[in-house]
Amino acid sequence: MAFVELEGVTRSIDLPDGGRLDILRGVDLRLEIGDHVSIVGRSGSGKSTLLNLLGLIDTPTSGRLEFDGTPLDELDAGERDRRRGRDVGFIFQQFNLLPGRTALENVVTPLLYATGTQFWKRDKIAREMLERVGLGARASSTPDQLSGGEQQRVAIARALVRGPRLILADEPTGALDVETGATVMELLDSAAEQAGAALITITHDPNVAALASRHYRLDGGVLHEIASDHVRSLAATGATL
Ligand SMILES: Nc1ncnc2c1ncn2[C@@H]1O[C@H](COP(=O)(O)OP(=O)(O)OP(=O)(O)O)[C@@H](O)[C@H]1O
Repeated sequence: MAFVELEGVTRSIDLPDGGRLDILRGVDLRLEIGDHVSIVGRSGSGKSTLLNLLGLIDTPTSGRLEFDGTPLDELDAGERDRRRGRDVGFIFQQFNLLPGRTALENVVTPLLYATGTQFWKRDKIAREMLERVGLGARASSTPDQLSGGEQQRVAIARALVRGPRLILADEPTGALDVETGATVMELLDSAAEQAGAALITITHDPNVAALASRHYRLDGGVLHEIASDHVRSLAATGATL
């Protein structure tokens, strides 16, 4: 069974001048646990809007979205928030760590909203997650004391600490140099696989996209699948997607 399924999903905005902007048009997408999918597209093609729908931040204008077997319209706002916190991990281009808080405090934050063992053992769980991203020795460092690659590894630990089943990464290597980006992406890919989560990566970099097993392009709000061979050949030539 798909973990998230979109069928004929649209997202439109009513503009102040009375017009309408169709941001997503007829999007079909099925994500299974363990999938790694890449999405590319020009600025304004609807990538962030699609991630917001997948992450239960926003709702479609029309079409069907099922999250873990439940149609979205059966989830009220409180239940959407609860499922987002439990099942979805977000990773952003600019890391979005809490400034002035240590790496450990950043990774603990999602566990403050958890219940049971995850809440009571939050420090231990967060420390183990920092170890897993190779930053056990930097638990007391604040973001300004960490390199970009280290900050993104903290962000990965934070995204994974509640054991999400869906990880949404928006240009996760966009603020890193090529080599650091490759290391961070390999870590994210293997951590998602170990956790048994579905990973969706938005990227302009064919080397990053090549780690995914399925590839899509958003073009004016329409989602098209693109061939893996095409992505791999672009990665080999160093072109951009
Ligand atoms: N709330 C809104 N009101 C008006 N227009 C919006 C709103 N949200 C998104 N848009 C417009 O919808 C289009 C798609 O936006 P979206 O942020 O999804 O694009 P994107 O592909 O993520 O772009 P980028 O790569 O630049 O981040 C853009 O033209 C944007 O200006």
